Amino acid sequence: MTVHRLTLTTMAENQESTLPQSPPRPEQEDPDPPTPRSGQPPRSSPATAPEHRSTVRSLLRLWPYARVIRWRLAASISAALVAMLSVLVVPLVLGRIVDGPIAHHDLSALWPLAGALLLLGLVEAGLFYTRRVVLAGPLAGLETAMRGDLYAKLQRLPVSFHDRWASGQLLSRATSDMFTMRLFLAFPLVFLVVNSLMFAAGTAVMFVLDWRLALITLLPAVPLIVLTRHFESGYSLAARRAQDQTGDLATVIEESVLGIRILKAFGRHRTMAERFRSQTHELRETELHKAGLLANLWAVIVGLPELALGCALAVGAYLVAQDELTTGTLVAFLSTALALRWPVESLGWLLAYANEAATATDRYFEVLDEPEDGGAPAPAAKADATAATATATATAGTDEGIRLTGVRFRYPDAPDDTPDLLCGIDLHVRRGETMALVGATGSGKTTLTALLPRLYEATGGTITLDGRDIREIPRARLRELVSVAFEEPTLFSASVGENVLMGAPDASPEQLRRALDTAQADFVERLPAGTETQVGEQGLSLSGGQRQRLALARAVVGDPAFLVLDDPLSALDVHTEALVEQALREVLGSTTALVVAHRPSTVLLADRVAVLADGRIAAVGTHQELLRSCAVYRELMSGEAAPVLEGSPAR
Ligand SMILES: Nc1ncnc2c1ncn2[C@@H]1O[C@H](COP(=O)(O)OP(=O)(O)OP(=O)(O)O)[C@@H](O)[C@H]1O
Repeated sequence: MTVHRLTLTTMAENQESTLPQSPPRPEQEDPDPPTPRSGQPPRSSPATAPEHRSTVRSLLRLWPYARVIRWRLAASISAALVAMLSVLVVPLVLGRIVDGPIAHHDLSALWPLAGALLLLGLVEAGLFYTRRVVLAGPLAGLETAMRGDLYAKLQRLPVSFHDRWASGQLLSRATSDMFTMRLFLAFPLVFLVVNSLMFAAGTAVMFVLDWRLALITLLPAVPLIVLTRHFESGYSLAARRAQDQTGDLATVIEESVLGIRILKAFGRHRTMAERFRSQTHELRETELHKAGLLANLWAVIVGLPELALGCALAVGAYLVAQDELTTGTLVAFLSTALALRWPVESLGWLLAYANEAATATDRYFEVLDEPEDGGAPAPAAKADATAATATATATAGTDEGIRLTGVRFRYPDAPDDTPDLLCGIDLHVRRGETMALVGATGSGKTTLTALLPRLYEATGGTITLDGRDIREIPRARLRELVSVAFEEPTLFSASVGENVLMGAPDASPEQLRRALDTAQADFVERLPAGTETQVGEQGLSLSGGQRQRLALARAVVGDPAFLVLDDPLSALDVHTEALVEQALREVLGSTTALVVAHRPSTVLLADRVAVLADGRIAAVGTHQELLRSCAVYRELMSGEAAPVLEGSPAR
């Protein structure tokens, strides 16, 4: 029975985590599902397993991908089916040998039948090989396509989505879930079809050989059907929980690795290790629970048919003694029944895997089904839409810079009883002007700047760029127009040049050099390979000030029409800051800019200053005007403000 042996080996290879590792533990309690830590957004396990999910309906969602390889799938199933059917012929040949050459002591008739058995074995092996070869390549392609779609979707999804979802949850969907789905198409799907057909064919053969023995052998089918339905509902919940816990675990590992400096510096690695241990323990409990469920099912799936087979053997022996059945027919019947053990016994594993694949598919499509519009504009925003269109029509084509009218915003997960973070921002940055935005910590400055390139959607009001509503500008174009440098500079594992050119992929080497000059990033020349130097993951091989200067260079490299800088010089020493400011003035002279400023020295870059307080623009004016007229501003700029700014040109 080559097929059985080889297939079971494959199962063992691929199912280490699914197969029962230890005896079932009936007393084991169903572990509680993971719950988000109180007070935190649901960044772990954002989706919960639906109570009454249909495994088939979930798996059918894979069809658009599987359709591409449908002929290969059909060929693989056919090869496996023929191999299985050839297994069913073996008992018939055995019956012939017993009733023929053995009963008549005629060895000359044995050789052709023995040759037939050998041929059947070779056919099985050949078809087994074909089944694997036919599917391996296309399935790898399918996995690549699915992963590509997931990645592209993640790139398109708004920042608010990424705020809600933990990176480990996304990582596990792109890796282990993808593997589960591919494996399902490679083995369990094929064998679900093949084993069902083989079971039907074998049952027919058994009925043809002797209907009484066939009925006895099939008796366990009824309790097995009831049991598997019960198993399925429990197992799918456990499988979902395990996959979500795997995602949470990936998040902990990722945070531990990325935050290793902080953990070491504060000696918190033990706390993190404890968190890791507790999550691995939870996952282990869930896996054991799954293994227990599977083991229970398996015990019944294996035990009941064995019992029925024993009864069939006893009745068969009695019938042979009564001359109502030949010995050869009994041997053929029992061999057929034994050949059907694999299709029956594999049922537990196949069902378990189908459930794993269904939950993996659910998790995959939870991301793909997410709306991409960044959260449709809230009702208030829709109400503003008409007014926005009117404003846009009236001002389209005029050079009016950045205009925010009645802009409102609240984070989707903000508590219901809190006011909007921004509740009616009216601000006009004239074309070519640099406006500094100041406000207390947490007043919403960064949030406001993120609305301009539509990283978040305003929940009310309108924002126009040179008279055009930003909602009417295609996102890609909008992000070409508006260039951003955030306070926390993010770099990627790429060369210095590649990181800067993310701001304008088509920029010339001259533009790159100019941008680096503007950001006073002369340290680049001293790096081992200049702009070709790789900066390592998240740019951690550079200092904070160096990273910030590269982020600034990235923002200005494309000579953007609108520039948004979020406290771009906070990590620089006083001397470098002065040099950057000097160079930046030139850039700011040719663009319309909104600059978040915490320090008077940054305010100096601006023509005018806007003060953000209580979700509104409390005052706008030059630095000197505001110092005279605005108490909030005076408070924000108090201390070093006056001496530094005295003597500053016309501001
Ligand atoms: N992604 C988010 N989801 C929910 N709330 C957020 C999110 N980002 C920021 N907030 C909250 O919004 C408020 C404003 O944050 P924001 O970063 O815009 O302030 P800020 O004025 O730039 O502060 P700072 O001067 O310290 O940089 C804060 O209370 C913050 O907790």
